[in-house]
Amino acid sequence: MNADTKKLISNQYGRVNAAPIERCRVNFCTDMEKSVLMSNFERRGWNQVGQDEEWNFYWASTQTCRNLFSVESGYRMNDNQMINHFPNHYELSRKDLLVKNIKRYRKELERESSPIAEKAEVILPGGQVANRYVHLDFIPVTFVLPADYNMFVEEYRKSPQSTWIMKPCGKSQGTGIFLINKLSKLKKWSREAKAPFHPQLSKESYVISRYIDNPLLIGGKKFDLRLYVLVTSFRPLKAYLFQLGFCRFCTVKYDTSVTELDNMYVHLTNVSVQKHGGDYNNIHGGKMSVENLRLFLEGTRGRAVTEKLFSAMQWLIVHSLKAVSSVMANDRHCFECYGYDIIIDDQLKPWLVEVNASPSLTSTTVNDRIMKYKLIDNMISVVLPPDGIPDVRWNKTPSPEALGNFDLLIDEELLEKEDVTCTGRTFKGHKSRN
Ligand SMILES: Nc1ncnc2c1ncn2[C@@H]1O[C@H](COP(=O)(O)OP(=O)(O)OP(=O)(O)O)[C@@H](O)[C@H]1O
Repeated sequence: MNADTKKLISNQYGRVNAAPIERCRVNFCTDMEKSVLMSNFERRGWNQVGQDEEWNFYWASTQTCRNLFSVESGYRMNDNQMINHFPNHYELSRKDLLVKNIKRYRKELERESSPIAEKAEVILPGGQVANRYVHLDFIPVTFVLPADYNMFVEEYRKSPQSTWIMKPCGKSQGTGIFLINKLSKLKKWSREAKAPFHPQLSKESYVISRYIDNPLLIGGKKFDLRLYVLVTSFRPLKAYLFQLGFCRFCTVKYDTSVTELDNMYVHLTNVSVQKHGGDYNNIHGGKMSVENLRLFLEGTRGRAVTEKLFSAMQWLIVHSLKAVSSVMANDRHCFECYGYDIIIDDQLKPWLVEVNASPSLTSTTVNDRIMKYKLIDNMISVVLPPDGIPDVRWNKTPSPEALGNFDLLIDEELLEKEDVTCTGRTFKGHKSRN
């Protein structure tokens, strides 16, 4: 890092260690020289090394992490090495696998007759009756195409006036996403895309989800929430929720008319989509803090329902993590920060849209930069033992001071002792499944 960059960071975030090399006890390695990462590592006086050198802390891309853990690499980590991904993070972050794991988790709980898997009848928009989970109905009804095409058609026919959203499983940033309100549109697209619903011919799988067409609007605009969740272990599950999440707004007012169905500035909240819109605001970047959302909701809807919404979001996160905890490679060298994308509907019910294993560390505004700097700083404090040196033999129990802006979401080790849930809902007799 050159002197100018160092000075800049020093001005922005306060003290920078003047002579890091002598005091440095951690060697870090990174594939991503993002300023919020580099300034954090620098401030801690860490020393940058290459992948082939002796590193203690690796901030890697998901691909590098998978490569390191692959059998072919033959790499074995030491007790003093930590890395920022679990090797099979995709069980949670791939759109199709997330849905598959949640469906399996619900079925397993149902088989165990768990009260969490209770079901009740609901009336669909078309008047048809469907049996839905009372406590685990937090992902929109979703099918994987082409595999589940027939099941999708059956569901589609139950309420043909519903809108659906098609998303390619392996893409991000809104690429390849479109809405459909007629089966014929899907069939037409399928023909034009050269029979993607033929399992042998299709190159790419998609998820098709019921479109949440009644989102909560603020100023007439749709938004979603980006929340950060840090997982330090899947078995036992240990997870933390960052208090400083934010809402991402569309730039164009919400409109469900058919003519606006293809207008992505109305329907997709991704910053990567919205920043190309004519009404994008560079100062606030279409973002609002979760704290301001809470104040807005307390003022307009009341405290009790706002509390209920926030605890429902925690519930949703905990159960999505539990849904994958048995399939995750729970390597003790790993931790991971997930970006949770959640849409709130006008009944104040939260819906899980997606989980990102590499949430963007690019800052679009000044507030964004401050928040992301804190996110990384707090994350490092939580995952490292009190002496600040990676050691996988540590019991991964950070002190309250180390949490910073993280709140404990769940610690199954503690739950074993106390028999309560951190999310405020307690189901007597429901024990950890792992
Ligand atoms: N079921 C849904 N109902 C309503 N809106 C949805 C739904 N699914 C997705 N969206 C909207 O579409 C946007 C993009 O969807 P999603 O985040 O799943 O895909 P992506 O853009 O490919 O992923 P990434 O966030 O990794 O870039 C969401 O931010 C949300 O605004």
